[in-house]
Amino acid sequence: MAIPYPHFIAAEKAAIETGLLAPSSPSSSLSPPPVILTQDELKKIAAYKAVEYVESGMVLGLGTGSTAKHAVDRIGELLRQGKLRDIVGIPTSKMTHEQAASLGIPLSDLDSHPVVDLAIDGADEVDPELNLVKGRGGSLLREKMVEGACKKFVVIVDESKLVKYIGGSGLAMPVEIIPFCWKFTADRLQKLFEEAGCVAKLRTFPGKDEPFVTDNRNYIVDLYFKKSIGDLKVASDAILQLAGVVEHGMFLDMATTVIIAGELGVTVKHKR
Ligand SMILES: O=C(CO)[C@H](O)[C@H](O)COP(=O)(O)O
Repeated sequence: MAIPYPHFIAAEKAAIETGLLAPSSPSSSLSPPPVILTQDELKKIAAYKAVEYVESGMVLGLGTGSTAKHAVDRIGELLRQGKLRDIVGIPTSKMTHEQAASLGIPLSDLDSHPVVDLAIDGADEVDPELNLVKGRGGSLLREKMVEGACKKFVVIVDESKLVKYIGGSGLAMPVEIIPFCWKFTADRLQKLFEEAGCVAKLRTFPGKDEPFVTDNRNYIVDLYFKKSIGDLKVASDAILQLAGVVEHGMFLDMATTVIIAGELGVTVKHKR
């Protein structure tokens, strides 16, 4: 989707920094045309901004998804150029592992590196307190393990991900569950949030009836809410108490910084 970008100065600055736009000639006297950036280009701007937080010698959590992919590409590029050195990456999915390995980023895991300096990842929803929904890409468990072990967690989004409250996009809040009696667990999850008009649906591969299987060989049940689920910590505890549940996609109080690329340029929000 093309997003009009009328606030030229902020847009131009962000796009030039990211290499999406060549700097305009200083002699041009006409006012420049509005910049049109796609949603993916906004994701790239946020990702490049986040990589500015990376320093040589860091252990890095490498996120999953189309936004995080840009950050991993950029880290690979800076390593290749010798602008970053001695980075160790901890991928949050098999897909990111493959991408990072193909770029020559040295990789490890939490067993060998239990403390992560910085993680960079996308999100599906960001609320005003910087709570997140993650996992529409299916990698929430590994993401939560890696991002829960990091000193700084920088989240990168385009502005379409901002919501007033968690679940407020009307899109899925994923829960990773074990395959055994998945219908039973899905029913219990739906009942838990009956008052919020919850509908629980087993995630399937696009265009197929087969259940989507995570990197950990589990299933995902997507919860759709009609209303707010209320206190997020209470909701989180209630979900995690169900025996068939492995983890959910609410990342509460975990993000330390959120970088948002949008119509007005790039906004950086820090946890208070
Ligand atoms: O949590 C995730 C994957 O499990 C992603 O970070 C999230 O789905 C955002 O994806 P994208 O950057 O493609 O919009």
